[in-house]
Amino acid sequence: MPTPKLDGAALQEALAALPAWTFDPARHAIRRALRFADFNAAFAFMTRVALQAERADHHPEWRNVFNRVEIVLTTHDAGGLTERDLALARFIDAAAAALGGRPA
Ligand SMILES: C[C@H](O)[C@H](O)[C@H]1CNC2=NC(N)=NC(=O)C2=N1
Repeated sequence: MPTPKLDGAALQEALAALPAWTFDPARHAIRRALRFADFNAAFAFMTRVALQAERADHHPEWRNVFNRVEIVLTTHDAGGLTERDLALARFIDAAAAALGGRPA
């Protein structure tokens, strides 16, 4: 079942509820950059998120360099941000907090 792209008030409310994320209007996506204690911690974080992405069938665009992970969330099938991205962002925020992630 397709999830609609968020726009207008719904988009503004969604962004307000995810203060750690930055909206990218060019991609209609949200971005977050994280730093962990070391590579092992960063990869443990990525592993936890990867398993959730598979469960949700919704996957991040991300880049890892040593202890840093840069994440972009958008719904390719909808051409922009949807509830699926918000749900994964909430999961990512909880995993980052549990594993000692800090703003990069
Ligand atoms: C076939 C498969 O269900 C789709 O390609 C899923 C996979 N993961 C996805 N992830 C993201 N971010 N956007 C999608 O539209 C998407 N679609």
